[in-house]
Amino acid sequence: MHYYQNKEWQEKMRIRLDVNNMFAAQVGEEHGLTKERIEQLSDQLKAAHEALVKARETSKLGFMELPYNQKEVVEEILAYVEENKGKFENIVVLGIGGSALGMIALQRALNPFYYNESAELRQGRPRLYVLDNVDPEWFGEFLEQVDVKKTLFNVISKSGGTAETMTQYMIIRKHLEDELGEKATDHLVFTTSKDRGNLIKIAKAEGIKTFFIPENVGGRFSVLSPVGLLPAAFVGIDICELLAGAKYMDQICQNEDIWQNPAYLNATLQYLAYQDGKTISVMLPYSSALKDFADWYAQLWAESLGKKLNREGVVVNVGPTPVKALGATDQHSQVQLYMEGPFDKVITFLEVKRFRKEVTIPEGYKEIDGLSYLGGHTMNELITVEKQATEMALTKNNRLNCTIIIPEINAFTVGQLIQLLEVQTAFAGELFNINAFDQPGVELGKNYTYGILGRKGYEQMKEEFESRSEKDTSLII
Ligand SMILES: O=P(O)(O)OC[C@H]1O[C@](O)(CO)[C@@H](O)[C@@H]1O
Repeated sequence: MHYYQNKEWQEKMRIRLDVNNMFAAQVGEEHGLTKERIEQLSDQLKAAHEALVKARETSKLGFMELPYNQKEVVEEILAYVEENKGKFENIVVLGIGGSALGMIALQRALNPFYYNESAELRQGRPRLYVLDNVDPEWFGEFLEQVDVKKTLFNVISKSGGTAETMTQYMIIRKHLEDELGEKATDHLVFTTSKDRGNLIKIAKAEGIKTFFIPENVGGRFSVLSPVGLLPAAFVGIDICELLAGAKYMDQICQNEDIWQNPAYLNATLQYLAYQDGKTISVMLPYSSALKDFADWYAQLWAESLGKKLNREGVVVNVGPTPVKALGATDQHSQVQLYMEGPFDKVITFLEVKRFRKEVTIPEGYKEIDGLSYLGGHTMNELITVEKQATEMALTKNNRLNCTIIIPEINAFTVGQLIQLLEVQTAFAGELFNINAFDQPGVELGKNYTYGILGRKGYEQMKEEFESRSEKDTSLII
């Protein structure tokens, strides 16, 4: 671990934010933003910065501390992984939302695409599966395929009570007991809150190994806690470099001057665009490895910023809608809409400067003009040019867009990306004047589920559900 200590290398690996195409000079005056508008927000920006500084000082925003305060946690994780080396063929994460999406993104970004399929690529490490749903076909099929005797299950739930995760756990637990009897608990490791929820109670009663999610770290901000670090370490991802990248970016993101702070600048531009009716925020990585980052970001942005009430309790029903896309794939799907549809979007490209592989397109079909121009180029050139061309076309069509430039994908740059987007979200929450760290909107649906399934204390939800108005059958055709 710690391969890339030198400052020069870190500077070379610094993620940059290019916001040229958010401004009137590029996309025209009707839609483009101006520096004057940012100027006019200066009091709000100052207040937002001070709020984050205060939150940092009072340890309210635990995600900001993760790059700094986990030395012992990392040591414990690495020791645990070492202790279990060679014992398991599979590690399976049972979790959902913030307890799953980060790890899915890390695995796809930082491990070979065919890691699970290839023993050579795994180099003795376990395969990784993240089961973040309760679809009976998916989970049922998994149960038929997996050999639980060769598998370690990492049950991740901050609350220790999420119905989906606990359901998965109960099913797996039964299988483990059927196959392994008393040894079942050797195949379980929990990641949860230290002081609340059912998982910690079970862990304590049965002596199950547990890693903790700090109380001040929200689920969707928790990928750099043991939530992501433990499974990542099992599959050989350099978790020290991840944290080093996060720390590097976090220091940049503490700068009060928004022109030096990519998290603040991007949050501000997205906020202003939202005020102008551009309420949809598209993340468009031109990299299959970063595809699942768009998914992770969607939860971060949606659950954090989509709120009914502002801080004063006034109904505002605010929040940009995140959309996940993939370049070049979505050039043949969603991009038509982005080019010509309503002016209601901001596109954030993720552009990778240097890919980890180079694939050459062979010369051939010299007599066919429509093919011969491709020969001799590389796929690397093609995807890069396609990004640039799409960016140019969007800009010409007066569509707001910006680019997060990633020198190459590695643990250090991925750590930066995570921290950048998390600080950006927190800053945007301040500008929208909402609490970016709760999620009251998901409770009602959960409570109906509890009631319908007969959970004690939720009888009224069941009654309400059963007495709901009848559906008009003529509208079901
Ligand atoms: O880690 P937990 O407590 O199981 O929660 C899982 C997810 O459920 C939510 O609470 C609601 O969807 C998310 O905020 C969270 O990431």
